[in-house]
Amino acid sequence: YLQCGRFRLPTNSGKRPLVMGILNITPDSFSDGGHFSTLEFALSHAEQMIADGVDIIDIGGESTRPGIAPLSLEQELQRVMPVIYALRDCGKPLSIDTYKPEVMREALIAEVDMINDINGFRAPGAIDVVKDSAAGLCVMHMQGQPQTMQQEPHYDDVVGEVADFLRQQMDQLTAAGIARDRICIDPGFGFGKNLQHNLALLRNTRRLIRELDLPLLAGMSRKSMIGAITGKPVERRMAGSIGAALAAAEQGALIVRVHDVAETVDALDVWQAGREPSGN
Ligand SMILES: Nc1nc2[nH]c(SCCc3ccc(S(N)(=O)=O)cc3)nc2c(=O)[nH]1
Repeated sequence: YLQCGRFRLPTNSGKRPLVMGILNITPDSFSDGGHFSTLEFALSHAEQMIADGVDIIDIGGESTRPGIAPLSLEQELQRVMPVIYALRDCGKPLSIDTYKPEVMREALIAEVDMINDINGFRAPGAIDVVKDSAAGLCVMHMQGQPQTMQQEPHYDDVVGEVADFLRQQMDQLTAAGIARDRICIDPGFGFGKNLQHNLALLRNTRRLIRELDLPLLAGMSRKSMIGAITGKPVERRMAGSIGAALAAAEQGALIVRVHDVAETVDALDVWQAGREPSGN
């Protein structure tokens, strides 16, 4: 099981990977009233994802796309907290995509079920904030920081270096008394990786899962690696993103983080139907 706050997600059910739907909280795009507010938009999107069969909803206030300026703590809290409280009893596990310990603290007070930290809980105080809770913890690898990470990513051995980082952070979490069954790992596709680095990580996902002996989350949806392979702009990357989800499923990922929930759920259901029942 992956202990995820109020939920326990089965890890060896031999079923298809769980689908984590991306809920980006963007500021009011219509300030002239008469249109949905940020909160109404977010809740309507969440409602749609639930109808589409989402397994986990990942709430993000700050874009960590390469080159995007960081958001202040106050701005991030103002965006995400109303959504977390509004979705608290939606019946699905809620994840918060943040690297700020203060946001983690407020989200845990609101009983969020998973902390999804692109910074792998490296911020001072992050481990202390999350240790005395039951929330799931997604530890992701990132080289550098979002502002500059895609400029010249370099590794001697990308799979080995990512594995070493994930193991090091896992050891820090367990040394703080955090139960292993709360932790999942994530290679961090696109976070300080070029296309070859991303493909090496995808091809070695099963190895990462085996070496760390932890469930793995993969997030490739609409990222530049899909664009590089298909030649499609970001708004035309759904089919390529579904291909990436299937590749991650074949490599044994437990969770795939996607924009297109309904389509990915269907693709994974059909993929699963064609597999031996015992395979997991
Ligand atoms: N656990 C987890 N959380 C995530 N949160 C995000 S936000 C994506 C930001 C972004 C967009 C686009 C590119 S690029 N240069 O590859 O096109 C990089 C990063 N992603 C992930 C992910 O994977 N795991």
